[in-house]
Amino acid sequence: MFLGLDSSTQSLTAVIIDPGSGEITCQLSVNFGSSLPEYGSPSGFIPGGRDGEVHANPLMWLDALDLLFTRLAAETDLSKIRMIAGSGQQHGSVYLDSTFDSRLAGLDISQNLSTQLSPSLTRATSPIWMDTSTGTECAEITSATGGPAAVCARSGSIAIERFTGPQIRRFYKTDPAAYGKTARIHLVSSFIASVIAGKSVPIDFGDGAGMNLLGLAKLGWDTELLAATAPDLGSKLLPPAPQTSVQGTVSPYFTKKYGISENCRTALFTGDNPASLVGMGATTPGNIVISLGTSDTFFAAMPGPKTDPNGFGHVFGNPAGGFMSLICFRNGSLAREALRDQLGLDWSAFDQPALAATSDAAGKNQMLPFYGPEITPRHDFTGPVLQGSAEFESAENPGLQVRALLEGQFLNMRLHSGWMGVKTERIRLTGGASKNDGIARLVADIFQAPVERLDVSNSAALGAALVAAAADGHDLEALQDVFCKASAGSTLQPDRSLAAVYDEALVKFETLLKANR
Ligand SMILES: Nc1ncnc2c1ncn2[C@@H]1O[C@H](COP(=O)(O)OP(=O)(O)O)[C@@H](O)[C@H]1O
Ligand SMILES: O=C(CO)[C@@H](O)[C@H](O)COP(=O)(O)O
Repeated sequence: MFLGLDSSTQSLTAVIIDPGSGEITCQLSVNFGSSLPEYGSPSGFIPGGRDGEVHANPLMWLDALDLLFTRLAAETDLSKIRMIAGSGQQHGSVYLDSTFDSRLAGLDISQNLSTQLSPSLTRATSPIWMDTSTGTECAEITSATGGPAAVCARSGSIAIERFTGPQIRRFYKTDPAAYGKTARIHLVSSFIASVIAGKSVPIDFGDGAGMNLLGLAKLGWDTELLAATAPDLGSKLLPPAPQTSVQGTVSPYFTKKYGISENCRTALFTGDNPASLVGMGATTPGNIVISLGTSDTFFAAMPGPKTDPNGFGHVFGNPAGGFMSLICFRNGSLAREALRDQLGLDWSAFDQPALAATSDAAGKNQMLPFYGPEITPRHDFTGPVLQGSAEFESAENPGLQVRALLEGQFLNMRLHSGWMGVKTERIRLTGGASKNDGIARLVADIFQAPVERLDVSNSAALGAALVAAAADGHDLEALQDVFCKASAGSTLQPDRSLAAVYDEALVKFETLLKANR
């Protein structure tokens, strides 16, 4: 059996697979907000950050790890696990002093992880992907390394606020003493992987490419980007490595406390989006994945590291080898939740019967669907912009607003993914909102492509479990054929009569966007 873990924005999830039977034998999730309310982070991050700061408490992730393994051990025989791999929300970073490794090596099973590892944190909280506080640092890194096009050509992305390099630079500038005490910087993925391995392990190419520090050509840390980011940064990062590289056996803390076998090994962890690419069976070019999690992301395998001329899209490592594109839309579920709560609705208002009731309004009303700052495209928070009928703008009919929000979100996605030049043959949907048939149908109609969903909603944790099996010698493509099949009857064909409607709506949406820049 193989265990995949995913430490995402809002939850920590485990998926266990048995390649022998082709079955997923266990799926469990710990929601940070509801299971660990003492951290005051109902959506997985600390609310009220200033100047665009969005941080989370890394001790919350450690408590979730203890809680998840306690629940797993009660539910399943963990001694059968041969390999563990995992993923984490991308870009988030954890700062540790020189005692981190010795603390990992000496963990005592009578105490929990957070108590034992908290003294090694040099930064109490971790900036995560929602943080937009580093505009100045992005500009500094960009000017020191030859401009946006140069940074993009080297690292696969222009300097981006949420990426880890600019976040590290801001930490160095605001608290140079704490930066000086930092001996190791981890991403969420490599932090959790290190705890599981009982020693610091490298960042993988998939997640490492989300830092503005990894040179894509050589798949190593780029010395110029390191120097432009913060002093002595190279010594604080282990050399990056492929996700399937095995790091030895699992820490005795987990074998003794939770009954994992002493022979169980662990592979590197990656970002949640690269792991989802695996879990969605989309590691070969031709498929598009849209993940509707806290954020919405659009990603696909790419034969080469093609970059977005407008700077919104990114290039990451594909865990199966080669590259993948990724475009992140910050408003995602957060905007859907905001409108739902504002109008006093529940998710049924976003589902098929409710959307069918407004089908005559398809493409007719426009909304810039930004209920918080947006990154694709960059849009400061001013509230959503509405343009359409009086009935729509006055919210007389809430259904019209729901339709316009969803249409706006997917038109925005279509507009900002054109640079990839990939014909959308098939879309695989994942993430919390993907189970919603109304949303899935709109995706099919707006992109004019068939939409499929898999039985498993935890695609990142499943992808991690598949990588664990591949690291143990199983063939990844054969595993994907078994575990990543679309659910029977789940494929939604686009309504071809709406092709022209949404082509026209796309033009109107772009015009509204330009007028509100
Ligand atoms: N039926 C539904 N319709 C629309 N959105 C939903 C539905 N159920 C859950 N969601 C959304 O899914 C989100 C969680 O998705 P998930 O992929 O678990 O998030 P993450 O990976 O970012 O932690 C919730 O914030 C919620 O808004
Ligand atoms: O910033 C990005 C990708 O660049 C986000 O997609 C994060 O990786 C968070 O993912 P979720 O927890 O929302 O799935």
